[in-house]
Amino acid sequence: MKVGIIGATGYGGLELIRLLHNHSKVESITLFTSSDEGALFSAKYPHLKGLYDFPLEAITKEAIAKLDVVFTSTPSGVSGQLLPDVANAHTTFIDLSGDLRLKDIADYETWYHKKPAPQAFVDKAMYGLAEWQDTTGAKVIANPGCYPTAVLLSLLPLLKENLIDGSQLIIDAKSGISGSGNKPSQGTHFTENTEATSIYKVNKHQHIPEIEQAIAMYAGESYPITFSTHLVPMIRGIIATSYAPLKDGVTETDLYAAYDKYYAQKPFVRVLQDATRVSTNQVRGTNFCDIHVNVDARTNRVTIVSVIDNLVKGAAGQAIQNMNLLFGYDETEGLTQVPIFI
Ligand SMILES: NC(=O)C1=CN([C@@H]2O[C@H](COP(=O)(O)OP(=O)(O)OC[C@H]3O[C@@H](n4cnc5c(N)ncnc54)[C@H](OP(=O)(O)O)[C@@H]3O)[C@@H](O)[C@H]2O)C=CC1
Ligand SMILES: CC(=O)N[C@@H](CCC(=O)OP(=O)(O)O)C(=O)O
Repeated sequence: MKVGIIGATGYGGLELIRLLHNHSKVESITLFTSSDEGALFSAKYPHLKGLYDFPLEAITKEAIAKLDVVFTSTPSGVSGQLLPDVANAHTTFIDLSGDLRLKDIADYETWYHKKPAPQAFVDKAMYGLAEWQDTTGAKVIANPGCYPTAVLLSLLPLLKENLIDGSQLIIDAKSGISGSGNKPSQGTHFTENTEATSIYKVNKHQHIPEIEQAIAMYAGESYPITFSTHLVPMIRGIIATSYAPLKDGVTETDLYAAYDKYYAQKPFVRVLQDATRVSTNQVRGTNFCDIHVNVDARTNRVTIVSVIDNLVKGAAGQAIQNMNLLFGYDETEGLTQVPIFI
């Protein structure tokens, strides 16, 4: 398999390289750039010296047509404009950005404030929440956002089995700073984050419509959600904690049975009954999503928590999992890393 990465110099791109490097089906990786054609990749990133001592390539239709799979790991507003121009009958595209996830391009414009991809191209893209979507036959996959991955994997079994009242959902999520990419900004500055935790994009986060759309798609329910995001002083990891009222007569055992029903055969979802071990360092560097639930009998509400590594299960890892599923490889190929616990 010949693969290419557009946005190879970014955090998602670097993570794709780290994981694809040990993928037994990958024969070559072409690294594309929009800004530094000809630069030696290992000179830009010396941790790759001796491993990727070759130059970055310009993004051309011809170069892309020679590849079996191209991952686009580019800022929002890029792949939605680029891919319709370079698409061909042979290459499969897996887009890590949000450009192709929202089915209605008017929603994309509202939440991303960017020019949307043509509706006809968005129509071709299949949302790739790997544990929930059969992507057979897809030529374009919209890889889910990092927060939606953590949130949806923990909520969907409970919503689908009608065990919780989703219309009252409140979701509180926190992310490491690598989630905002490699371009430094005031909001991600070391001095302003190292001893601080902050809320951002309050009630305006672009993942709100993505989560609502996926709940409608997979659980058949439509309502607005309350979803808040926070930056915490760590590099990788997302923890998402959700609260919802339990439906009448539902017990904690029923909740765990629902996870068992949907995830017993899924290699990357781990359901933990012991909350003392639900932490981002349990999954760091891996494609795992760990989930825990607890019923509060006093309030009749359930607390649902999940953790992922934003760069792996929330981006590059799930993208490779999608490639594996699409091409009929073992789902875990290239994704069997042990967590970097400390
Ligand atoms: N970081 C994360 O945890 C996650 C990120 N995502 C999404 O994945 C995408 C990539 O994220 P991330 O890697 O963090 O972002 P970065 O900002 O770290 O990297 C993006 C890369 O895209 C390339 N790029 C920029 N403009 C263009 C352009 N016009 N055409 C082609 N390439 C371009 C740049 O490389 P060059 O200048 O060499 O072309 C850059 O290195 C984003 O849409 C992000 O929202 C999704 C889930 C999680
Ligand atoms: C910590 C942090 O800033 N995270 C980013 C996640 C980016 C992302 O995954 O967004 P799209 O793929 O939908 O563009 C954010 O909250 O916007």
